[in-house]
Amino acid sequence: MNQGMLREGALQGKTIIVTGGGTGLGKSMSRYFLQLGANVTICSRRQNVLDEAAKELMDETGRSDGSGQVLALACDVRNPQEIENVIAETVNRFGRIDGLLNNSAGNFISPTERLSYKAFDVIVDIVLRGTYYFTLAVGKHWIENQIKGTVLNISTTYAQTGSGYVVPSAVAKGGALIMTKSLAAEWGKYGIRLNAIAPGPFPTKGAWDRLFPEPLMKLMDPTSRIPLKRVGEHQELANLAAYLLSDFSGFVTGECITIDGGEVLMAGEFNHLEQVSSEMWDVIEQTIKQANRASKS
Ligand SMILES: CCC/C=C/C(=O)SCCNC(=O)CCNC(=O)[C@H](O)C(C)(C)COP(=O)([O-])OP(=O)([O-])OC[C@H]1O[C@@H](n2cnc3c(N)ncnc32)[C@H](O)[C@@H]1OP(=O)([O-])[O-]
Ligand SMILES: NC(=O)C1=CN([C@@H]2O[C@H](COP(=O)(O)OP(=O)(O)OC[C@H]3O[C@@H](n4cnc5c(N)ncnc54)[C@H](OP(=O)(O)O)[C@@H]3O)[C@@H](O)[C@H]2O)C=CC1
Repeated sequence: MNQGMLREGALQGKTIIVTGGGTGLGKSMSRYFLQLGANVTICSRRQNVLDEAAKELMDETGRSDGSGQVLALACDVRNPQEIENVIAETVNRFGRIDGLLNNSAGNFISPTERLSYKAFDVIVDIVLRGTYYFTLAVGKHWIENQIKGTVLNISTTYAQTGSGYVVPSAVAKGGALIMTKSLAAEWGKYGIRLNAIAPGPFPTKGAWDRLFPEPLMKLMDPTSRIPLKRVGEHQELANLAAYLLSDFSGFVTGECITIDGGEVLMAGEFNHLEQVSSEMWDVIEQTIKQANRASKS
């Protein structure tokens, strides 16, 4: 499904900060927020990537009514001063902040015993520390100014199930998910909502280069483990993100919505049995029935 879901102007008057908004899924979600009339600040470490993305997004979505504008600001989410600067510059340019999308991440596959301390730290610092630093800074701003803002955190399905070979990412995404739920309980009294999305595989250069590098891609097709037998489309994720950042989801908080074509369900112990052929099932049935009969005699 490649169509926008919300009605025209559904995010008009809102300002949303998107971390990692210059590439991949962050850029796709930013594009849809702009189409819906929101002003969007995109931020990440590389100013040149952000500038290019901002130009591309404005060329595609540019509106004449003054809404749907992009601000591109360099910011390492591990640095509180740079986060404070993004907040100040966003308020300065757009007058307010209504939403924060914590989307920046780092990740790569590796057997955990091959990781140095620094390799573990770099992922946890971007994903967990970056998410709580930004959430804390924006949350304080909202509470001080009595603004009923919304945080959306991009999680993963393995934040709840765990997963080998991406352990620093799983640890960090798991921590961020618990923060989402904990703060939803604590900050609900201020009208602040926090939710998360757990996407399955959505093709992006950033993820594919680091999770399905060339020799692996030949060996394993990521769609083979997905009941719906396909990867996600960026617009499908953007639709869900826009809904969770909009007022239409005003009674949803502390929730994590999975959008993965059913991939997480394949963790079930017997799901690999889908590879058994019909003829083999005939043999298996007879073998089990024989065992049943034998156990009665
Ligand atoms: C479907 C699944 C869900 C998807 C989730 C996603 O998040 S997708 C999003 C995906 N998008 C992104 O990830 C985008 C952002 N990612 C990035 O910018 C980079 O990938 C990085 C910063 C995470 C690592 O880059 P860098 O290495 O240039 O950074 P650095 O110089 O700071 O070094 C850090 C330490 O890590 C070590 N190390 C590195 N690779 C490996 C390896 N394969 N093996 C072992 N170790 C490795 C390296 O040797 C060093 O340790 P040392 O030797 O000094 O003790
Ligand atoms: N694609 C997929 O299949 C899935 C993705 N996800 C999640 O979706 C989100 C987007 O990933 P995706 O679009 O695939 O990958 P990308 O690599 O395109 O996105 C990661 C972004 O994070 C930014 N970033 C990295 N480090 C920092 C930092 N220290 N400070 C600020 N920004 C930083 C990068 O920009 P820069 O380098 O300029 O800093 C980049 O824009 C991530 O949270 C990821 O975990 C979850 C499940 C599946």
